[in-house]
Amino acid sequence: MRALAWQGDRLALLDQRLLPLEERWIECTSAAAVTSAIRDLVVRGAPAIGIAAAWGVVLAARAGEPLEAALAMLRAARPTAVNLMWALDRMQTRIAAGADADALALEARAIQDEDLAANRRMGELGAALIAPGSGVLTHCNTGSLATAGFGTALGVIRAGVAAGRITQVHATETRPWQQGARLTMYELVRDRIPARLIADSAAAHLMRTGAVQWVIVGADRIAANGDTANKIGTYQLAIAARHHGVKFMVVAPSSTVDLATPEGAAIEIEERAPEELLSIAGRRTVVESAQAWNPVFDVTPAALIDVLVTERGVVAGPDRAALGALFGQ
Ligand SMILES: CSC[C@H]1O[C@H](OP(=O)(O)O)[C@H](O)[C@@H]1O
Repeated sequence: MRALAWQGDRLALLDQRLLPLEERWIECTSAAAVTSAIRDLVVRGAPAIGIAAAWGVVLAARAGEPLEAALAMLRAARPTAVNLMWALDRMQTRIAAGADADALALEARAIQDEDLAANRRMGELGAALIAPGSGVLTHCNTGSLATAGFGTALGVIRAGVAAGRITQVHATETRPWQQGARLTMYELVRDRIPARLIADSAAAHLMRTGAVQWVIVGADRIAANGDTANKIGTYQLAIAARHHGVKFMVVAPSSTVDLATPEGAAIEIEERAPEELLSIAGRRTVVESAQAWNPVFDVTPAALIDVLVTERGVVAGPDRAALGALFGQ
């Protein structure tokens, strides 16, 4: 399964707004179309939106568009996942070095291929931390639909199940956009991995039963001190996990670590339209004129994170020194 495919002159995106009930591909032939697709969650997931944006730059170069404008447009598509900015910075560096459309396509391909390799490496590293016979809980979607393939947190789960270490997976529905119910369950069922969907509000109760040994989540931006922005609801999972003695693992490629952001309070949290909270599948479910607040990320303090798994290595208790060491600082 994959979220996107470069087709030589266009970027095909699996429209994740329609999954799992309909598998429809959208073909983007311009940077503007890719920008809209990222903004509208046709494609979502921190690594996946970075990869899509890189191909958006290739489309702009092939069309002879002003590249600085295309970069700025793509960069503004969503604010929280640093992978978007990281990928565009890589493309901008190649542009500054004089890369033409073909060279930029090679860079976008490298970004995509490196992400897949990173996911498989993180799967190995993360699964090795999990004792045989473990139950895990995951939040949102961090699988093939959020990355170049295999997944970050879901990659660790795939590897852990394959190694016989994980015997039960629980996925939260992840209101309001339901990435867990619609996307993670879609991936796990297709992989024939035993998984049970739970309501977001059932997570602490499940932990209390002793059925969960690890909470395993992805990330959208990891600040220099280890504070981590991820899908809304992650913070309360971390609090409940600590209370119940459940270990908390964040899995993210190094492209998600942002040493330029000093701490979690400095991370911009995307707020999306209240309608996404007031409706389900486009059908209004809340009384007209009701108000809503719809932040779609929150920040988990580093102190609540037991381990961070990256392709560069595992960091126990992520902090400024440990993250700096990952990057040779
Ligand atoms: C593998 S990172 C996926 C990351 O992105 C998700 O957010 P969204 O679906 O809004 O793009 C969520 O935070 C996941 O953890």
